[in-house]
Amino acid sequence: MASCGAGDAASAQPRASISHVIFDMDGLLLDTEGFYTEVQEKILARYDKVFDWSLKAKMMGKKAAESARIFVDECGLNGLLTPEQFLEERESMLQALFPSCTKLPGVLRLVHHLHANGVPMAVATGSHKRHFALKTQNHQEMFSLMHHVVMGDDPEVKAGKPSPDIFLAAMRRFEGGVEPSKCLVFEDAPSGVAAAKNAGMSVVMVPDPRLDVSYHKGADQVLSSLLDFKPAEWGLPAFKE
Ligand SMILES: O=P(O)(O)OC[C@H](O)CO
Ligand SMILES: [Mg+2]
Repeated sequence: MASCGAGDAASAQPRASISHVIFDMDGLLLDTEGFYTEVQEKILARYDKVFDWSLKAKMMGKKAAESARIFVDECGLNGLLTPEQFLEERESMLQALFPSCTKLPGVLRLVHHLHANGVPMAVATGSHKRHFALKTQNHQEMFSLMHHVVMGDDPEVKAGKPSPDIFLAAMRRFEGGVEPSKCLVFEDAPSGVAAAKNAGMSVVMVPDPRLDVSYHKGADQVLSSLLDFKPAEWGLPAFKE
């Protein structure tokens, strides 16, 4: 899969006139979603249940408390496990895994390219501060190129994705003022794509191939990898190949 949607050629009219970029983090910049899956599979196995991608699609991108509630409800674990117990059980396993996370393909090339061309960038992640620190400890150079980071436990983020709160907060923190229509969001999760659209922004989705294609709707463009992203299609400076 290369890309879908109208206007593939970089030489054609751009899809939008983008000036600012907002990246999701988990599953988009950093390869951390597999850790959540692994740990949640382990917990569910104790109840003789299987973790599948329809549940994953509902949980990913959300704040921890929101995804924990979904996990307990959808798996029929009420009375057996509370959302708080679920979060506590997965915590030590996640803490051990997060520091080893790697960047996803094409991330560094794109971030360096946008930085070199003066395109302001931010991160908007449902992750809270403690997990953010563990995940990013080996990726400081890349995150130093971001103008700012907004996390799920930020006071301005009243509700998690698909609420537009986090993307609107990220937009407001850029200097000089910017309109949603000038912001391009990169996301992997259905809730994140919906959040970006609810904020009035354009969104490129880079989903895990195991996510059902029915979850792709809503995205302005779907790519199998950031390596396939063509900045000029969005009015951004082209890569010099
Ligand atoms: O995808 P993010 O960066 O919003 O993170 C959300 C959760 O921490 C993981 O699904
Ligand atoms: Mg994500």
